[in-house]
Amino acid sequence: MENRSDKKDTSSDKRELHQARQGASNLGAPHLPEMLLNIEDYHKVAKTKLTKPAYHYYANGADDQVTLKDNTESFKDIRLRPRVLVDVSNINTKTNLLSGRHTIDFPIMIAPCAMQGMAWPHGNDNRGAERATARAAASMNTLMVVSSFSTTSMQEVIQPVRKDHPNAALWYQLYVVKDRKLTEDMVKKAEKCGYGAIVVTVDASGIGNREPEIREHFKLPQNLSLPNLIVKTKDGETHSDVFSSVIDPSLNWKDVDWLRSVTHLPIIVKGILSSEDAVLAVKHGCAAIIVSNHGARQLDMVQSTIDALPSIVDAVKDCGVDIYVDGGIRRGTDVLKCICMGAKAVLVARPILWGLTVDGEEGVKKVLGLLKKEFEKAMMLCGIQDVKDCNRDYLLRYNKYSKL
Ligand SMILES: Cc1cc2nc3c(=O)[nH]c(=O)nc-3n(C[C@H](O)[C@H](O)[C@H](O)COP(=O)(O)O)c2cc1C
Ligand SMILES: CCCCC(=O)C(=O)O
Repeated sequence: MENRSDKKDTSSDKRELHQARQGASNLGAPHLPEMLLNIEDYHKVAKTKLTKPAYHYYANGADDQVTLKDNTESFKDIRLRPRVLVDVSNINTKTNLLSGRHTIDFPIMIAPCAMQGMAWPHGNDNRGAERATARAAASMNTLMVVSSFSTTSMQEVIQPVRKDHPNAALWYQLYVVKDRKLTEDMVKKAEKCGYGAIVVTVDASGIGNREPEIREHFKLPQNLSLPNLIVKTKDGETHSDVFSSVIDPSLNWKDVDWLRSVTHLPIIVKGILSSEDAVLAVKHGCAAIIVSNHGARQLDMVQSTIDALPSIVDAVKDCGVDIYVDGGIRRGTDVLKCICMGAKAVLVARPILWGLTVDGEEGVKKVLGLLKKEFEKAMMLCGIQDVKDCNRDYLLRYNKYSKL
């Protein structure tokens, strides 16, 4: 990592900013924020601290990145319709997941993010990154989904975190690999070491065409590995090569049935964009679905997730499954729009990576705290006392002046 010190940095925002400013001026990057007040401020600072290839891997989307832009922009087409003179002296954001299996303090969870070791290459032999994220999630009383492509093994993430936070909620994200024995082993291991659900990603039969990272010759640094997959990248091998060699493009609904037969854990499908597939997920016994376009990193030109959400909610809302959504959520008002639209909770990925890059566990905590506070304020100013009361009456489709 060119722009980093190897020592763990426990400094305050002020010192972080000072260092980032120095880095920024070396990189010729102007205008860093005076204070880190929102997610975009964290993004700006993180950009100055990451190597260029790592930044491009984290930040970009597929092809022309049309959907990447849409994911954030589509939130602006929906406006809020507040109610007044409601007692909002006590706001309740506590949220039950999977029929009471977990309760989180606020409906914002951490999406699975591969290769976090590049954002926080500190501690325990480069195995500190995903642990820092998991500790931050646990201390904020929310949930983290750990990626199959994590740079710390699934056991090494959960075990130390559970020592300090016995009830820490973690789910394991599964890429079904060609070697089904390895897939089954991963699932069983996740169950044994205490993960609460298997999140199977279904929008990655191949890896999306992410040109910025190709131009930057992005590959996982040699000091990091992907221990869940028992893979160490060989010289010259990119993550895209690894992905293509291990991931199984034959994955289909029968495999979801097979997965259910090898574990007692709830199965959640991640990457649903149509009501038809949401209905199939219910038919195949999934406990929840995640409306997601993989942060616009897979197929460009698909719908933004906030636009895909309403028809999916309408199709399966009475089927007893939780509906979660991710993609482009950067403000508390974005979270409120998702919950009012019918999602039980949202997940965020890049904001977490920016927080992790800026200040490790503390940075992730601050990012989660920021989104939580913004969400509570949005609820308060919208006249909503309890997350359970969120509904589409609080939303307007901008420019069309119609209720959703
Ligand atoms: C750097 C990066 C790595 C990701 N790795 C995974 C992964 O390993 N598994 C997965 O299912 N999704 C992965 N995703 C997708 C996220 O889980 C999530 O769907 C999406 O990024 C949410 O959008 P946001 O980044 O705008 O919040 C990754 C996203 C990013 C940005
Ligand atoms: C190497 C691809 C797996 C991680 C992933 O899902 C992503 O980068 O979006």
